[in-house]
Amino acid sequence: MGTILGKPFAGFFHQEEARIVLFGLGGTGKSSIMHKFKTGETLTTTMPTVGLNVESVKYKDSNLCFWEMGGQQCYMWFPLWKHWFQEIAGLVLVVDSTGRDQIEETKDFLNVVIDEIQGSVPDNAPVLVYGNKHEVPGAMSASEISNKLDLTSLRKKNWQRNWHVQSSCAFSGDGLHEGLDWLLKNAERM
Ligand SMILES: Nc1nc2c(ncn2[C@@H]2O[C@H](COP(=O)(O)OP(=O)(O)OP(=O)(O)O)[C@@H](O)[C@H]2O)c(=O)[nH]1
Ligand SMILES: [Mg+2]
Repeated sequence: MGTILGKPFAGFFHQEEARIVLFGLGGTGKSSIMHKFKTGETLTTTMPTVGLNVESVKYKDSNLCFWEMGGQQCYMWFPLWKHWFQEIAGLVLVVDSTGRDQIEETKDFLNVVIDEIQGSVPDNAPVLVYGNKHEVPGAMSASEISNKLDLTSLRKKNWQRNWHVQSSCAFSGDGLHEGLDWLLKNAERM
């Protein structure tokens, strides 16, 4: 039996890696965040992800497998979402903190994802929100993102999950470890 999250983990005993799904609108920084975790380097040349982008990452004592759901034309893959989100240790929504004009669309997208994966994802799977591109002047704070996504009302809406909004920068790595540490700590409680 493999170990993930640094110890035997009953919920995913048949998996060798803990799967974490990253989702969000196109261009929010999902690939850049994954690359930073994988290599420690800044991703300098970016291309929109088509479909899925999968990366194995050793993080502290944990073997993780990041699954990025490409944000552009993602509805094309709608029939597969339920499968992608199965047997996950946690979810990561990546938001562009500079995109005030996109936050309503992000909220709608989040609600569509939630409705679609309801029942496929363990009720207590934690959800981390990266408020990425935080270093840009005028970027939204974590609490502004939380309010605008109306995360409190999602908690009431049969979505009894643990949420945490973490400001981040995929270039410097600022906030990335703090966010992932929170996610893994809460995944261990599942
Ligand atoms: N300023 C700033 N730009 C960033 C940051 N992270 C990513 N970017 C830039 O945002 C753009 C999109 O980054 P990607 O990592 O490709 O975004 P993505 O979410 O994977 O996009 P899709 O694959 O299309 O869904 C690129 O130009 C990145 O350099 C960040 O923390 N700060
Ligand atoms: Mg991408």
